[in-house]
Amino acid sequence: MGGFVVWFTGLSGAGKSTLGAMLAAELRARGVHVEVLDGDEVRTHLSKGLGFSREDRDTNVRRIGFVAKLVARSGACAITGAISPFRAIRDEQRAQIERFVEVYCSASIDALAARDPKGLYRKALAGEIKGFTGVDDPYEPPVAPEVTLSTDRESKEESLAKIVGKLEELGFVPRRAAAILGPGTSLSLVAPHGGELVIRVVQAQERREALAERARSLPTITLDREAEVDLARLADGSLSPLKGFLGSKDWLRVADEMRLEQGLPWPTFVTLAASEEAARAAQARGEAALCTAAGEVVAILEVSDVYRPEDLVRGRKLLGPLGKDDPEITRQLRRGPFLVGGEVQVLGEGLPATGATDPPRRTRQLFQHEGETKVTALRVRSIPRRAEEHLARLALDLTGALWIQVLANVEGGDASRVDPGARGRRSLYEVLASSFPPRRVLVSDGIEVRRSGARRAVLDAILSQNHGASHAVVTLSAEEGGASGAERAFRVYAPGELGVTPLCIEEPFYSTTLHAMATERSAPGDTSTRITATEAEILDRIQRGEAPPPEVVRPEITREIRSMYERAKGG
Ligand SMILES: Nc1ncnc2c1ncn2[C@@H]1O[C@H](COP(=O)(O)OS(=O)(=O)O)[C@@H](OP(=O)(O)O)[C@H]1O
Ligand SMILES: Nc1ncnc2c1ncn2[C@@H]1O[C@H](COP(=O)(O)OP(=O)(O)O)[C@@H](O)[C@H]1O
Repeated sequence: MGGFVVWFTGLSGAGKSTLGAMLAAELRARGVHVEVLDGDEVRTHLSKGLGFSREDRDTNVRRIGFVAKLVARSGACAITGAISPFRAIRDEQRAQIERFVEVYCSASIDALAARDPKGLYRKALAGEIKGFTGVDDPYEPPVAPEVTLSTDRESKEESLAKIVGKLEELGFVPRRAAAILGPGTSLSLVAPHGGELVIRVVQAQERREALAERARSLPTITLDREAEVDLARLADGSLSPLKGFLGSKDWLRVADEMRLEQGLPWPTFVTLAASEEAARAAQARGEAALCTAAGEVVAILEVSDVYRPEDLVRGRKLLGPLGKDDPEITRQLRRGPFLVGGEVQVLGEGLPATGATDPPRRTRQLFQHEGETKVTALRVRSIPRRAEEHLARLALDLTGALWIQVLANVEGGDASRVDPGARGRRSLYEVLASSFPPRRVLVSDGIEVRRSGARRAVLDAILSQNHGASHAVVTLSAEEGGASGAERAFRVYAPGELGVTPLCIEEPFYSTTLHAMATERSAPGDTSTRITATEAEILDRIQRGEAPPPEVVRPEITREIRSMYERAKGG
């Protein structure tokens, strides 16, 4: 959701530290990375030696603003808690920080003197301390803060709710599931595939450091983009119950039956490609250090086996349950030259942001409440057209809660046009979500290696289940087999083997005979009665200064895309 700064200001004892700590806890519970720059702590480190003269206070506040800006630019939330008494200096920080929320903690001097947690008001009022803010040193209240609190008249919880409400309203933080699904909604979520979330990132710092040290002596395997993104998904539990990359026995049964060696449904391949030299070295040692293309060690692999897919299929009529020309098998036979299987321990740094806003733990937290609920997942790979909106409304009508995960291909888009990327697409879906009933739709984003065909559709459903969704919208293009092709893939498994219910729908279009959105099933007929367009066609038209038909894209979405182009051209 992007970084931002929450800037508390107010007299000593007004509540900056207390509310800052409560806010940090609330945001962390929502999966937001938070750094707190508390006034007292800053004066122990960053501003050590500074006093309370006007010049020292200005220097102190400028240093805080500089660090807060860096934290926000890295995508995290910075919470600052200095008195910051002078308006001009606060406004100077606001001007440098794109997403700045000023929280004014007001309280009467009498109330503060009564609190006096540090006994400073007593000393200041007795003249023992000179130049104490609010007593004999100026404090300039904000003119138009985003949030104004009266901490001498409202409870801490009321104050906190005002701050969080503003951050939600600004779209800086995701809403809590209870908010999305309405108060009193009771939720208990579908279990992850295989029964539990399998998180492969090493949590303990010490263990992580020990593994990083051991990795220095291991043979290395460099991750290609597919393996790097899959490793990030193994790390956060999205690919539960996998603990690593497929070994040869799993590979063969997945190809043949869309199951792991032990029989659990698993539709497609999660594999680690390596050169023969690297594969042999890893096999000889029994372990390998996995590195990004930049050479950063990000995981340790315990090698189960090394194999070549073509050796596995030689002499076999490998058709798989989906028949010949299975695109995923074809694609996997091209990976290599060797594949290395085994469990991974992820050291947590350096992996691509596969959608840091939506690892399963966080989406489950957001959906989780009590009792029973239904959440439909809609994984989208294009800008929001009327087609995606139609699917979203159908899903919302069915289960009452909708999670839209906006995916961008890790290989990037077509260089000939401005690619909105995952974040850009996500902001377009936020525009779309604003036309839905409030607090019913959660939008997050991620990147993926684009897989194809019915196996990808089943993987989409399992990824959605691991994130807590009970239903998953599944669409396949006509070339990939359409809704019936997807349904055939899900029929490989017995009812109930998957915890998620797939909603297999043909790709929607605008029907000129029905004057409404429809699909092949509800409006069969020739394509001359259909209005639709691919993302590429839409982006090209907008780039040429033309507007796509409103039956294909909402005008407000077109306007938002056009402004993206303007910003991209403006640099
Ligand atoms: N003269 C004077 N005026 C104001 N405050 C004083 C002073 N001397 C010490 N203290 C203690 O220092 C804390 C304020 O430091 P800040 O860095 O927040 O102040 S400033 O923003 O640089 O003005 C403030 O702590 P908080 O209670 O956290 O605000 C005071 O407890
Ligand atoms: N609505 C409120 N918001 C914040 N603090 C409050 C509120 N009501 C009472 N308090 C109390 O006021 C004191 C605020 O102290 P602190 O957070 O250290 O202030 P500051 O950091 O601004 O100096 C705490 O003892 C807190 O429990």
